[in-house]
Amino acid sequence: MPRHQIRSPKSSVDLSTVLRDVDQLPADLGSQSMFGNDLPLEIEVGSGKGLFISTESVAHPEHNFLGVEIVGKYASHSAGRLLKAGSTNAIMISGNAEPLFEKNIAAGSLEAVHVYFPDPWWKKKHRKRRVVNETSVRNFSRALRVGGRFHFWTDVLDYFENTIEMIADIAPEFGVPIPEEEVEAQHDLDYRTHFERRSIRHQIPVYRVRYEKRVVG
Ligand SMILES: C[S@@+](CC[C@H](N)C(=O)[O-])C[C@H]1O[C@@H](n2cnc3c(N)ncnc32)[C@H](O)[C@@H]1O
Repeated sequence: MPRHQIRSPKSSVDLSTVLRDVDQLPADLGSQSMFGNDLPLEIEVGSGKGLFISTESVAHPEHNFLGVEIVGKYASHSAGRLLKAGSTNAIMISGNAEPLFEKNIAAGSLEAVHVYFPDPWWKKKHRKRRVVNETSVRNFSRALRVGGRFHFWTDVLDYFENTIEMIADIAPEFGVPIPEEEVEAQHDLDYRTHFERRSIRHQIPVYRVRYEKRVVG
């Protein structure tokens, strides 16, 4: 399904408090270096239009949130949404999430990693481009504290099944996947993300799970 055109915020809007380029980040990316406090930190990979990060950051002022989005226009759009929502505990990062998890995020430092409706890369030869893969799962697990959460939702059954199998093989510390339920929307934007909204409206099934990291011994 094609994506709609997206509008960037007007150039007169100052996004400097809610948007950073990936090249301008501190080497030790965390709550202290980004927000100047020690609140638990959650990261969303592939924020798209930013519905999750704007809603969730306002609902949970006791946590900090970073959204990482590789397409600059979408990162700016999401940052504009944070400004509009009045969110003071969330920042959008414009750039690729992969190297961040490789280099900038300390082990055991995250409360949650969220990946919602990642690009499916249907063709077998392109599957290695998927954002949830063996390398990223190992990185997410390393970055999470014990008890921390990894949320993975998709409407692509093959992606879902392969990921569940792969995690069972390589990340026993994640334990069994915990199903997450669909919540009935109370208004037009009452969805976890825009892609969830789109799937539900087109009656496309959505597969939702969360993992909680534990100690394996
Ligand atoms: C299909 S969209 C889903 C967007 C949003 N999560 C939602 O559910 O509405 C996937 C998003 O992930 C972004 N993305 C893909 N690879 C990425 C990467 N390596 N780092 C950050 N964002 C990425 C894409 O640009 C796109 O906006």
